[in-house]
Amino acid sequence: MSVTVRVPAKVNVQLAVGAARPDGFHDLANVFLAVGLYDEVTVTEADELRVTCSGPDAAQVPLDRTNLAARAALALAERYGRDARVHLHIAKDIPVAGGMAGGSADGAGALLACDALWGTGASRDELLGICAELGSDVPFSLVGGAALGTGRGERLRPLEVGGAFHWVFAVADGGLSTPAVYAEFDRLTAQADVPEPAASEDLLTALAKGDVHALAAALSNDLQPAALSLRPSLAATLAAGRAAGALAALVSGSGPTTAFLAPDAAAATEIARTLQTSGTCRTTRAAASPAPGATLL
Ligand SMILES: C[C@@](CO)(OP(=O)(O)O)[C@H](O)COP(=O)(O)OP(=O)(O)OC[C@H]1O[C@@H](n2ccc(N)nc2=O)[C@H](O)[C@@H]1O
Ligand SMILES: Nc1ncnc2c1ncn2[C@@H]1O[C@H](COP(=O)(O)OP(=O)(O)O)[C@@H](O)[C@H]1O
Repeated sequence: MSVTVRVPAKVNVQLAVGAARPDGFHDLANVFLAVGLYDEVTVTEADELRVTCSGPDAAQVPLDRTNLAARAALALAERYGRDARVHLHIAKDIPVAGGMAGGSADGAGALLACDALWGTGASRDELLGICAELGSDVPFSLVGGAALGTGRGERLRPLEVGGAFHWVFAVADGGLSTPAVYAEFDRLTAQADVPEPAASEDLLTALAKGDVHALAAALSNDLQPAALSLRPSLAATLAAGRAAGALAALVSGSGPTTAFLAPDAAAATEIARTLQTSGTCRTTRAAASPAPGATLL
């Protein structure tokens, strides 16, 4: 028997970052929006725990027990007294190490798939608790839609979204390490008074109304200067997307994927085509939001 779960990528429409905490994490006001780019995780009973991955970026995905899908299966098995003797296959479409939470998606997907395979009877809150232990972004991958993440991003409040938004993502060559980007944020803000992170009311209103122009005006990412400092070439990608007609451009989370908000679906297709030939990125993808969270197929 096997179970397949589909899980979306995310873009952070606001990422407000506070000062480093004693545990090394940063308090956030992290407004997540799930976008329609998906990984699929299939779990099948097997003789031992095994991970495989297919897709254009598969070679960059670790197949050992550091893989978030394997860690999710092991965490659920330990909690409910099961044997994690499963084959986890990841059909990967989300860019790897791109600031789109692909690893988190696979963690949430594997958790939901194993839960269904084993019939643990775990509650939604129990699953969300395991997600939070796996990583700050993993709970959002489970719930999808739009949500405000506080704490290190794991405490979620669902947000209303009043319409579809159309995005283009420019995928860069090579990834950026999330801890390295947060460390660069610390270095760049060492002399500054970093305010407590707070969600922007203008942004939440724009989301709730489905107002693309207001959303474009309110997008922000406090990690963008750090990502640009580590990868200065992203400035050219952002400029190329704006010149191609995007209403706004920003780095997706810790990067290096860049996100471009389009006025509508047709414009997104055109911006993706123009960016693709600009020579400032490896490839482009168009996708709409919001998208549902981890879903059993
Ligand atoms: C930046 C964001 C924005 O959504 O995602 P990405 O853009 O990388 O996908 C997240 O904060 C990434 O979340 P996630 O990738 O789950 O991070 P974790 O595994 O929990 O932590 C990895 C490392 O990131 C740093 N980290 C993460 C979250 C946080 N609130 N403060 C941090 O300082 C810490 O150095 C930590 O050791
Ligand atoms: N299932 C997985 N898919 C992708 N990367 C994974 C996975 N499990 C662990 N990783 C590791 O997590 C790192 C971050 O990858 P990813 O989650 O795709 O990016 P980001 O944190 O920027 O959103 C990768 O470099 C990889 O080593």
